[in-house]
This record gives sequence, structure tokens and C-alpha cells, in this order.
Amino acid sequence: MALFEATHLHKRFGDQVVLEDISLAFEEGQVSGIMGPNGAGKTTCFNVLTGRYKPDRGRVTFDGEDITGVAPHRIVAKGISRSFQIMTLFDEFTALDNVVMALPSTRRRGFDGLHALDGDSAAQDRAAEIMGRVGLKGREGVNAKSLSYGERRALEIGVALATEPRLLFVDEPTAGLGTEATARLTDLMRELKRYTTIVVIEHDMRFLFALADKISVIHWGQVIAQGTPDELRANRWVRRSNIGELANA
Ligand SMILES: Nc1ncnc2c1ncn2[C@@H]1O[C@H](COP(=O)(O)OP(=O)(O)OP(=O)(O)O)[C@@H](O)[C@H]1O
Repeated sequence: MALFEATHLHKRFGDQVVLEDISLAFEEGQVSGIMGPNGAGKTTCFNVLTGRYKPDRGRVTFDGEDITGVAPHRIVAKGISRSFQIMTLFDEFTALDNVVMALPSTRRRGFDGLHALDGDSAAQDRAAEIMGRVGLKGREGVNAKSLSYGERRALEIGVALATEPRLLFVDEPTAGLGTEATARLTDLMRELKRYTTIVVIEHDMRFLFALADKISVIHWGQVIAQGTPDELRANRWVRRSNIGELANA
């Protein structure tokens, strides 16, 4: 059984059918990719998988438990985290404190815990370790607003990792990144795979083909192809579209 499964998901907005019978399975310890052209329904699919939207039909299970329509904060508490396309950092806080605030131990203490951020050396050590994992060693004391765009993306992933997820959803991590930063991010994601199961939505096919164990291609609200990067490269539909070409580039 896969760690996370979605079966026969349907979602419509008014008259527009956005997801039509989508089934996906994400295996523990793997990086799974979701790709597809603009407007294909990827973000809607992510929102259904992570509890922001309730599907009209279909079922989502995590570790065998039915989580269909469960509220996002409850889903996070079950061990599923999401790194957002929209930045969600506290700009005036240091990079390290952004990570400290996301740690379960800090969150358990509630808002008062924030006053004691400096005093909790265990939390500081744990956050520093996470900073290292996402390639931000040495940047702990820098305010989030002073980090480069690529560093902020890495910090966001660090914040998501700090919640100690069993499954991490990452939404378009390469958006706005140049070639060099994208290459660094590829290395970072490969490293993260050692600690957690990852699902990535991505436009950048080269990035996804270099990273993912399995990729699902969504188009017109349906899964039109699925497989390992090699299987997809050999897929007739993929070969005839420009996806295969770009993935081999
Ligand atoms: N809340 C909403 N209300 C109405 N229509 C929506 C809503 N969210 C998405 N849609 C529509 O659903 C379709 C799929 O959008 P979605 O954002 O899921 O695609 P996408 O593959 O993520 O595209 P992109 O890569 O451009 O973000 C689009 O036609 C969009 O206009």
C-alpha cells in the first residue's frame, strides 16, 4: 500500500470540471512528481490532496486512514506538510527563528513560546540542523527579508521540514529561480528525500525528470501518463508532445 493514495477524485467549479477521475499513489521514501501545462488542474489537485478543497467525489487516504475533506491544520497534525508557492515567511525574524517557530516543541508552547525562542537551546540546535539540511548553514542570523530569492525558497522548505512531516508537498519550487539556483535546489531535494517522502508539482520538466522516481502528467483534469522518467520518455504521447524533448534536453 502506498503511503498516500487518491482515488477517483472529481472536482468542479460551477460548470467547469477541473478534476475528472484522478487517481494517484505516492510511495514512502520516493519523490513523486505532478506535471502538466498551465490550467491543467495541478494546483486544484494539490488543494484537494492537502485538504484546502473538498472533492465532489473520490477518496484520499494517508497511511491507510481516510483524510478526505479533513481541514488543512488537522492534515498537518497527521504529518503532511506543504511548502507554498506563495511565500509564508516572517520577514522580520531571523532565518533560524523562522525554523524554530515551526518546530512542534515551539508550537506546543503556543504564542508565549515565541518570547522564549532564544532560551531554548534544544530548539535552536534542531533548527540549526535543519538549516544545514536545506543548505543555509551560516545564514542562521540573517533576517528572512534579507535572504536571496533562492535562499528564501530553501528556508520555506526548511520551515516545512521543521514540522517533521512524513510527507512533504512542494508547490512549484523552481518558480522564479535561475539555472544555478535550480541546480542547487535539485541537490537539496535529493538530500531531503533521505528524510521524508516528497510530492512536487512542477513546470520545469528537466528539474522533475532529474529528481522524481515517478511522475504523473495531468492534462484536462485527468492523468494522461504516469511512470518513471524513463517510462515517460518512452511513452508515445509524451514523445509526440514537447515534454519528452524538454526532459531529454
Ligand atoms: N477557486 C476556483 N474557482 C473557479 N475556478 C477555478 C478555481 N481554481 C481553479 N479554477 C480553474 O480550474 C482550472 C485549473 O486551474 P489550476 O490552477 O488547478 O491549474 P494548474 O494546472 O495549477 O495551472 P497553473 O500551472 O497555471 O497554476 C483553471 O481553468 C482555473 O481557472
